[in-house]
Amino acid sequence: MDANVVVLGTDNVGKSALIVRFLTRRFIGEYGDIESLYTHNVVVDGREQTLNIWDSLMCEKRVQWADGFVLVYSICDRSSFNAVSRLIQIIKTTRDFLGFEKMPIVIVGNKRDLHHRRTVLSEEGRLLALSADCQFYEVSAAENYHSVLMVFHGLVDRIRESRVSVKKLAGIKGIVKSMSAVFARRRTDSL
Ligand SMILES: Nc1nc2c(ncn2[C@@H]2O[C@H](COP(=O)(O)OP(=O)(O)OP(=O)(O)O)[C@@H](O)[C@H]2O)c(=O)[nH]1
Repeated sequence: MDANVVVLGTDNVGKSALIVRFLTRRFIGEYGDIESLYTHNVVVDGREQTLNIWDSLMCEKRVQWADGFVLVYSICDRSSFNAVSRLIQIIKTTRDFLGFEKMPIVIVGNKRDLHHRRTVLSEEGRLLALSADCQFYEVSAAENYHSVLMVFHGLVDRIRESRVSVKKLAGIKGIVKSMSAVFARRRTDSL
């Protein structure tokens, strides 16, 4: 199964660091001005998944392309946190998510190692995720691989759940359509 993932957030929050950590298990410090597409295979719950990951600033085309979103802010940068709220609104209005389907969005507070410079509390991140029905993680791309791995595994779970929901809805729609056809036929028969 293939899934497209976009990693979004304002400048300097660590989007590239997060992706490079996930792909290579390494932190290299400086990443330059890259906007790139990466492909990576992961095994989640024993099943293989190919992730196409886009490291990106906001763009409507990317939002349409994506099956799931990683929205990154820095815990030391309040404006980057505010930007995540705006990104959620943009995704909600650009994409037609069904009401019962959980949006495949993970909010990530990065640079956890810089806690002495923290300006965004963990609770604020958690609350935002709760109110938007997204997942939430605080990580340090600089110091820790495991929590970064959890971010992408969590997102894969969400993407799978949303695909199951869409299939179920298609099934229900199919049943409703055939029932309506039967009743419509009966009505015309009885005329
Ligand atoms: N201390 C600390 N620094 C980090 C962490 N993640 C990234 N950085 C640093 O933050 C700076 C920006 O990281 P990038 O990964 O280039 O951030 P970006 O969001 O891709 O930035 P743009 O390319 O401007 O969009 C770099 O100097 C990184 O070394 C982290 O978890 N902790």
